[in-house]
Amino acid sequence: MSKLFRAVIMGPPGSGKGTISERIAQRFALTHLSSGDFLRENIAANTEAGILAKTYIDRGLLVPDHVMTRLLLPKLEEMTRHSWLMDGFPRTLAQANALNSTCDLDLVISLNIPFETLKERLSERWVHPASGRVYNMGFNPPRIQGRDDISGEPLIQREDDQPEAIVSRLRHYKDLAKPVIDLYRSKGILHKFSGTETDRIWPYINSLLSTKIPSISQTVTQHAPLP
Ligand SMILES: Nc1ncnc2c1ncn2[C@@H]1O[C@H](COP(=O)(O)OP(=O)(O)OP(=O)(O)O)[C@@H](O)[C@H]1O
Ligand SMILES: Nc1nc2c(ncn2[C@@H]2O[C@H](COP(=O)(O)OP(=O)(O)O)[C@@H](O)[C@H]2O)c(=O)[nH]1
Repeated sequence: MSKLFRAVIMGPPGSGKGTISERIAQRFALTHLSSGDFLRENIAANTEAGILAKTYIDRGLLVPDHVMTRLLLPKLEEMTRHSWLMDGFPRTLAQANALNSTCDLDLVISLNIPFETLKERLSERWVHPASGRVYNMGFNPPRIQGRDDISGEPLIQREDDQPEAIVSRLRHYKDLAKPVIDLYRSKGILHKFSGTETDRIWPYINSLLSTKIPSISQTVTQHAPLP
């Protein structure tokens, strides 16, 4: 059996999970899975789970654990031949335990970014709601101001990216994430990165993954030679 690489990226809102996941996916040819994108796809396709999830997301609530696991775990089980990086899941201990019973993670990245930095970034975050594409007026501005690069549609600022909402989102994240982080620390797979700039954190993540992923590809070559 070939060994694939399975990782999770965690961090508070605005910590750069989406930005760093994109870089990892490109550099290491992993599939980037995002729970938020997956929910948006289900909402757009009007699936039963999507319709249900929307009732929570519209009220600013997390989607219940059983809905998330029913949606995501079959998707992960299908990905038997892909290495992946998951962003946005697990968010709770119940989700982490459910994931645990489906697959063995190789590594968890936890981003630790100061609150002031998160507040600044989120106040400058603009999103294309239909696709989840994210921009930042200073860091990665759209080519045309206020418009999505691909569709040309208008960008919006999320209500919950306002400074007043961020404090409670952050507290909520910390409460829920702590037991998940503790679980991954106890398994010895947690890697924590701290800093205020993605471009300065990225080289550390890049070199960590460079040490892990080649050894995993060697295992693939050893046990599953290409035809
Ligand atoms: N693992 C999850 N468990 C429960 N709800 C989730 C999960 N992932 C996403 N959601 C729901 O989908 C919404 C959008 O998710 P998404 O990851 O795109 O953004 P976010 O988590 O709100 O913010 P950020 O990208 O700033 O961390 C969330 O606000 C939440 O309601
Ligand atoms: N100024 C600045 N903005 C950043 C940096 N890294 C990411 N961003 C922006 O900060 C916002 C939050 O990043 P995102 O990847 O969406 O974080 P997530 O909520 O954890 O997925 C987005 O608008 C990004 O473009 C950085 O180093 N500096």
